[in-house]
Amino acid sequence: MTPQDAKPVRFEAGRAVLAVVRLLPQISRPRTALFAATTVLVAALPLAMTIATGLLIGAVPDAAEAGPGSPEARHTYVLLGVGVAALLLGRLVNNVHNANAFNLGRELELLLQDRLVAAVARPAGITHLEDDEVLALLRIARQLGGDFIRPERAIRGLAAIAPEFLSAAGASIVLCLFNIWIGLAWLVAWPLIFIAMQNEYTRVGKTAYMRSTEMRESEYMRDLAISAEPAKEIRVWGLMGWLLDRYDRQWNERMAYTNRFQRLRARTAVGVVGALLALTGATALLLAQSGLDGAVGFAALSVYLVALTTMFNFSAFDDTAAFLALGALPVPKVLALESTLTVDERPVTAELPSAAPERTVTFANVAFAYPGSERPVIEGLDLEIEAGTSLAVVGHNGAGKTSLVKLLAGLYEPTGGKITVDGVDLAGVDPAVWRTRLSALFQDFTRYQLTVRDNITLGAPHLADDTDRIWKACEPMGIRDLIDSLPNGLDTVLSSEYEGGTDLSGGQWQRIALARALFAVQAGAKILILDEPAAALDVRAEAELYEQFLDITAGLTTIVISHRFSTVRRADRIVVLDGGKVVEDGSHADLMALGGRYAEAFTLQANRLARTPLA
Ligand SMILES: Nc1ncnc2c1ncn2[C@@H]1O[C@H](COP(=O)(O)OP(=O)(O)OP(=O)(O)O)[C@@H](O)[C@H]1O
Repeated sequence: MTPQDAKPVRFEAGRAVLAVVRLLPQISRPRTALFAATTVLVAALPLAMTIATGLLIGAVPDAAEAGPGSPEARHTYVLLGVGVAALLLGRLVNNVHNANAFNLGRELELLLQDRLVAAVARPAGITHLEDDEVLALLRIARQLGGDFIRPERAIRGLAAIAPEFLSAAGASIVLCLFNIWIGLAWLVAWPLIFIAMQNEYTRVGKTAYMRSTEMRESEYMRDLAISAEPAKEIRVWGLMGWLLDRYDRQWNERMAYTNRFQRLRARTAVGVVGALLALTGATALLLAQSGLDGAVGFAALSVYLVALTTMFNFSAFDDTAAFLALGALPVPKVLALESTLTVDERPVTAELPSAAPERTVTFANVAFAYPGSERPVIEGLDLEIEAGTSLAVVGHNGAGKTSLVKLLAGLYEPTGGKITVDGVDLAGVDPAVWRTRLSALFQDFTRYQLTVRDNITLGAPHLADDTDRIWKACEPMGIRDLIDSLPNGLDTVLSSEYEGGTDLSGGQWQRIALARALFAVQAGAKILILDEPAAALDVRAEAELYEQFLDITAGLTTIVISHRFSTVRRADRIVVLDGGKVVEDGSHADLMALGGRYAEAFTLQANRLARTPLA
């Protein structure tokens, strides 16, 4: 990123604060009204106290002369009463104002987080989750690292600054009574100074905000050091020192960069300080002269002087002002992301029959490149999968096997060609409907730190209470005894990070994940995708498991990716992928007879296995 990138867009600070203000009624209309009312009161009450005090000072000599009980004395009591009431009420209203602002701020963050999560969850695919801007916003949503770019702080900043601003405006009006030009100059100067400073803070905030990718990198290093999952490798390889060094280095580089752009720009500093000095000097000089001339009385002079000092209660330069700008910064971006991801939603134009697929799932001249990459990983792929049969996809690493099933699962959209189900183009089908027909287990399946029951029923969460069905999914996977032996059976948390929880072996985890896929099949899925379903099992166990799977899922369309030919050979049909294209296609017998890549790889693996007695 170049320093120019951090340059504020015109009115960016103002638009961000406005976006925050517009969201407030969505949180609560009554509390927004209260916020507005207390803003005015917090501004007005100190001003009322100031005026009453000034008038009181002016009235005391006359009252002393007139004596107790005189109208002049009564007048001073009234002024004293007004001053004290304004002081006490001011304190009370201030507390209500701050508490309300604090709660509104927290709810604003909740609202933004909800909207962000809903927006991010909306697209059917996962392309946007590899987008830098989306990840930057999600990082803010997670409130990692006690970030200072937090919308909640914008509300608190607004709560402090709005009354101060009104109070300064009131003081300017008071000064208008002394000298209209001086008063007007103050009335105009403060907003201009405030805007200039907000733009500076926004520029600084953007420097940090736009470095979110680097921040994620260093946070990743930190998380590696403190998470359980990579802990084994980090200890075995003695990586902790390296990790912390790298984290420190990245952190320092980031801070050095941020510090460079955090300084106030000279022209803003000179402009702001110059304007304030000139205006304060002129006001003080004129006041002093008018006092000495006798043009302004003692009481009025003290009111004007208090008004002048009130001007400097306004936070244009402190943390509060900075947090207003920084906190508001991501709000328009969250709102913009919401609309971007909504626009990206594709329209539903086709109805998928409830029994589909009954005939075929077809890839017709499908091409695909990952977002942000020009290189096609799938190109000119033609493949017709007969419904109700089992298909195995083989090929060397990077051949495009997983990409193919990700396209079928709708996680990405083809960049060319189309995928049809019983002749219906998937591009027009409601992704939610298509997902109900699918069950998938990916290579990098998730090990949820939840109960065994959750881990299995996440395949069809609406059936989570159906224990019989859970056991039906577990038995073919050979995990019933394992679950029975756990401290809380199905309700044992699968993580040693929780009391009473336990971790499992790689193979046991894989069996649990397979049970999850099977549970989804029982709930009505019609296509089962297994990407390296049992790589953590030994060859024989994987082959047996797949055999069982095929028995249980007979009549279902199954697609399995495996590097184990003992598994693959059991499928009705096998396709060999290379460079994102089908290069061989047929049954095990057909492909062996063909004597091509499949036959070569199969023979190689079979010979190796024959020499390995324990395999
Ligand atoms: N999220 C991604 N972004 C960019 N490129 C990717 C992404 N995932 C995979 N690729 C690239 O796509 C190509 C095909 O990957 P794919 O995972 O489909 O291969 P595969 O045949 O399943 O390999 P393996 O047998 O190793 O699992 C690879 O060159 C890989 O680098």
